[in-house]
Amino acid sequence: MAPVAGAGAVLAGAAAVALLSAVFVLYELPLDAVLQRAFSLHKAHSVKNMETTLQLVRNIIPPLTSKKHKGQDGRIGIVGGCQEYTGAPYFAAISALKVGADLSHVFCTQEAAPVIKSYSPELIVHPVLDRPSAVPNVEEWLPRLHALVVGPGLGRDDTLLENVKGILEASKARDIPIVIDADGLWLVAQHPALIQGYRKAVLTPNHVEFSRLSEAVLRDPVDGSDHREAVRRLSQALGNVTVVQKGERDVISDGEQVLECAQEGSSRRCGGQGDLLSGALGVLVHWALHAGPEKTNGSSPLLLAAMGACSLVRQCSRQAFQKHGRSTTTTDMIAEVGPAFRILFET
Ligand SMILES: NC(=O)C1=CN([C@@H]2O[C@H](COP(=O)(O)OP(=O)(O)OC[C@H]3O[C@@H](n4cnc5c(N)ncnc54)[C@H](O)[C@@H]3O)[C@@H](O)[C@H]2O)[C@@H](O)CC1
Ligand SMILES: Nc1ncnc2c1ncn2[C@@H]1O[C@H](COP(=O)(O)OP(=O)(O)OP(=O)(O)O)[C@@H](O)[C@H]1O
Ligand SMILES: [Mg+2]
Repeated sequence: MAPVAGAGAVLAGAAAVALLSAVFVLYELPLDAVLQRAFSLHKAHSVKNMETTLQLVRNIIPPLTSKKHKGQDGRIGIVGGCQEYTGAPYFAAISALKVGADLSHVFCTQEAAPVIKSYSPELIVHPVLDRPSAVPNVEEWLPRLHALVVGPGLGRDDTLLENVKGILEASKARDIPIVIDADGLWLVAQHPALIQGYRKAVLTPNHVEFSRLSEAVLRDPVDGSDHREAVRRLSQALGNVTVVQKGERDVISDGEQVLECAQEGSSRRCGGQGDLLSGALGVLVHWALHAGPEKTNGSSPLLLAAMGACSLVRQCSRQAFQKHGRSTTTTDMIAEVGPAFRILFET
């Protein structure tokens, strides 16, 4: 992941163009479009770095073999789903399965549970989040989960948020990796200590969530134009929790390194794409941590996982948009997870 230096840059640029050509040929884009994309050396650098990182992401993907039992490739829990929002936890949970997890659990309110169950027979749904016993009920399952995604469709009801505080504490005590998104980020903005210094956490704020977190956590205002520095500073202030700022380019930092994901996506901004990202990331975080340092080559497993998940979501968006144009919705993107995964990580 180290940046390419000095004279090597020209070669790196050429390699990046070649690589892009290979990728774009799959989509029958003209070469001049490819060249335009990769012409500036800076861009070529990012492409080269992205490709180096994606190569490491490929290393962490567990092989499919006949020797494994159900659950080994990931048991992921989603904490979210309330009266208003049932789509978000569904998108996150089904995305985790489509990326390659074996089991996907949703911990939601009693009212939301039958709705989420009815979307898919593939999800295991626990109607516990608004019970007084929510924390012990979820805690019971924690030993069987590899990663938790907290926040999609959670809402901002005080009782629910109080329960989620307890679930976060219990998960940290068990050293479980946690992806925090959406209303989970709202909770973290109110109580940053909940996540402060927990190195197995990844936060995935959109534009508004990022500003909210920055205002809550940083004393000095951030320079809005310098995304890289803003993300690095937020991560550092939170004790090197990994932060993924979603946007035109996704900016990822662990407070030390900063990566950018510029994989081509689409201009369609329908709701739910962030939920797809959080579910996919839950699986990749588990895979990356499980793979061990020999596979990650000394790179931060969480940075690799984030880069993999961001690239995947953007590729899904691009493929879905090619088929459906303006009518593209998150469901169309989820249908592209398999093909997009193959193109990015299995070719
Ligand atoms: N089908 C569903 O059930 C969905 C539910 N969702 C849930 O809805 C709840 C609220 O999520 P929100 O994301 O709306 O959060 P907020 O309630 O904090 O609202 C953020 C607002 O910022 C706006 N915004 C987003 N990106 C922006 C940008 N780059 N510049 C300016 N404005 C921008 C959005 O339109 C939104 O109105 C969460 O629980 C979330 O998980 C969403 O995930 C979308 C899909
Ligand atoms: N301007 C953009 N151009 C290309 N891709 C983008 C752009 N903005 C966001 N994305 C991509 O869309 C995905 C979701 O980001 P977005 O900011 O929409 O999240 P969100 O607001 O949390 O979504 P959700 O509706 O699920 O809550 C990310 O993977 C990101 O890479
Ligand atoms: Mg969101």
